[in-house]
Amino acid sequence: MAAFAEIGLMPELVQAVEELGWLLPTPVQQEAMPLILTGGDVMAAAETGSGKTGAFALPILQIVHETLRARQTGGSDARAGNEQEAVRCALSMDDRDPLLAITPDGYKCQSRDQRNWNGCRATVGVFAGKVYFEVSVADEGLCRVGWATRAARLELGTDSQGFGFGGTGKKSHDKAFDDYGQSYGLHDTIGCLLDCNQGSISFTKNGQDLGMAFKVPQKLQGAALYPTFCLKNAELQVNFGDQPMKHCPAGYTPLSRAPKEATAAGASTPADAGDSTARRPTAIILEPAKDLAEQTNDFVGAFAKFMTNPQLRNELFIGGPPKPQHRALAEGVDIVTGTPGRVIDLVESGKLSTDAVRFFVLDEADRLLDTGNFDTIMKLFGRFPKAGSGETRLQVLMFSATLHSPEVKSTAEKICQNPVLVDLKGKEAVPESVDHVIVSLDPREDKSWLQSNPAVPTDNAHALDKTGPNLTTNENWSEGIKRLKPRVLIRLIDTHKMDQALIFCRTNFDCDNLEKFFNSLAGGRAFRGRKDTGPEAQYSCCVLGGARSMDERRENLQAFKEGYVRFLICTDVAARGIDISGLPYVINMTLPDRSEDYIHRVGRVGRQDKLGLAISLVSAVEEKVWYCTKQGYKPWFKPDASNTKTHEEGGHCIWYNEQALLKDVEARLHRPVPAVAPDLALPPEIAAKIQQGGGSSAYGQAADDSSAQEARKHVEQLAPAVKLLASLETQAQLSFFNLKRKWGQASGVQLHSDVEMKL
Ligand SMILES: Nc1ncnc2c1ncn2[C@@H]1O[C@H](COP(=O)(O)OP(=O)(O)OP(=O)(O)O)[C@@H](O)[C@H]1O
Repeated sequence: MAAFAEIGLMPELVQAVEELGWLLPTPVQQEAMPLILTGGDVMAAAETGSGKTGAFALPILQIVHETLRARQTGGSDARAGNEQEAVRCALSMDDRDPLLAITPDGYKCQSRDQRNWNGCRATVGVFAGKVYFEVSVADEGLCRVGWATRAARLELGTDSQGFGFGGTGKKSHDKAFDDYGQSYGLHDTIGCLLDCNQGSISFTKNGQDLGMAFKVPQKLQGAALYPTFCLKNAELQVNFGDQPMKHCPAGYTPLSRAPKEATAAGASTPADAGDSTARRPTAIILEPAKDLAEQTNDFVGAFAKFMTNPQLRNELFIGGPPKPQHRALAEGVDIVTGTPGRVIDLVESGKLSTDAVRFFVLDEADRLLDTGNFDTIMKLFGRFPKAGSGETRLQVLMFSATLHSPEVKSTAEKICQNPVLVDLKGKEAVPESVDHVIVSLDPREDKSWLQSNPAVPTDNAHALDKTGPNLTTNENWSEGIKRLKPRVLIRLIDTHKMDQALIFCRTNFDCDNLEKFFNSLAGGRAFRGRKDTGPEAQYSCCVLGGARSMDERRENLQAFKEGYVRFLICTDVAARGIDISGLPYVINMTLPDRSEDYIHRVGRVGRQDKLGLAISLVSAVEEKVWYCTKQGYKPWFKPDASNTKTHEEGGHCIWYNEQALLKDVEARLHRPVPAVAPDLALPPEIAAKIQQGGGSSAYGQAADDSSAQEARKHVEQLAPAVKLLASLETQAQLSFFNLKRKWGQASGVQLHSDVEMKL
């Protein structure tokens, strides 16, 4: 038995990870998986290549499978079923605004926020009979109490799904605030009455009937209504019937004594129970890029390989023709992986149902937010059912190597419920298995850029400027660095006999130019979908950038992974998550303008404990580059005197200062990045470190085989104890089933299985 089973992973998933050659969970898997399996929200920050995909996908698959299996065997969700057995009603810890405090017994809530309303719902809703609960004002402030569906906003009465009565003597529904009853305040007790037979809601104050406040609209009759409260700098004490009631009117039942059949607990409402066969998505995983979405979906498929009865359905939703995606959804999908744009389109067009979503995963959460997806994320979040409690509620999972931005924090505050932060690496998140060096370049000293052969295509930012050997302008040096970098890149490749490298450029246009440059060299060859490009072509290359079609990107990445192409030239599209086994080198032609992107770029090497080298070509002079905010506008094809000016001068260029960016990177790494020698040899400290592994050829190889051996030894040592534990657990479960069966026979209750289970 593998150690994955020790953290509660089901055998089918253990078999799948074993087939992938995974012996032990990585630290982030070890920490995050149990938290997810037990129903918590998780924010996980762990270094690149540390196995975060498995950390969220494996437990999700397990819970989705359990849910489907429970439905298939005739019950509703097994976890929801357990919830329903207990009608104990309390304030929900899960279904509340983050700034609302609730006492551990679930009977008192308090908000000290003076500006905003903060609300919560109770754990039990009612859809039949006449029920009552009461609430006392324990501390002066503003409050509204009443009833609402689980889809209603917690700011009671501000939408069509909630009915509130406020301390100022107003009733509120659908944003209409009308006079009703009397005002109330400290020590007053408000009774909340719901008559499902008549479809009416009324209130009492200290036992005095205030008359009918609302007629429940036809469309909401039959829907479960939950006690709901919202407060501004106030405190309320609630009594659902577990304590003696002060004023329960005749004919009404205290909520906690309402018949079970008339109540709905958590996510398991009568509306849900009706549809046990439809396969509506249970998990939605958002990725910031199509390539990454595809990779995650592939992982999900591989993990689900041995899960049968029922077989899980996972589907990818990125660009491309929508019809097949509509068909897949109509046939039923359990786990959706996609990019935000396509997912929201499908949701808004009604093709992708959000009714059954229990998991919302933001992979590379910081990138999703940086790329302007906050509104989409909130729109989606707003559509998911959230009123389940315990393990049936919506779980939000946020993962990345860099999760520390203020945007991530404020989004988490809005969409997560008490998330546990699994922070295994802090802000740095760089694996020890990556070495970092810079190649410092100065066109004022290295004049090789002036040679005309080989010609280097550049970005035309200086198409209108004079450049040449006798000039000393900033423009001249800027053009110089553009022509120098590709030449030095080739020297670097040759010096270190690089077989494979991922090369990052700043823009799609820069990628195209570098591809042209490689192809112009003897030994250069572009990959055009033909596997005979061959690694024997010394500078064979292809491009992975947002400007290439998805088909081409997919094909290029595959060719690079399979070794048909030596150099993959890419934009930051490939900086996140892309997993290429045993990649030895990452080269930054230009440093990215944010240090967290550096972390993600270099995280493409040093994965799975293999060694990797990150080399950055850093200019000593500032470089003028294109920087257009207008999408689709490409002035580099038609540079003129106005658009080659800087932003401040009204043009579309900026001066790019890599020395400053290098400082940011070094601050992030907490150490200076050493430079290679003038002959491009590795700095002595790094050369000494990797000497034992065979010099540069150590990159791409395992950092230290002893760790794998350790892992194997650990598994072998634990196996007998784990087997014993598993068999004890089986025995305990079987005796429990037999006891339950005997109890069923004695009490005349029909159980699903009447067969005595044998130990
Ligand atoms: N428990 C494990 N044992 C061995 N290999 C593993 C394990 N978990 C994941 N891997 C492998 O490690 C590699 C990196 O995994 P993954 O892509 O999930 O990392 P990540 O943390 O998401 O990285 P990034 O931050 O770059 O997205 C993959 O090739 C995966 O197959």
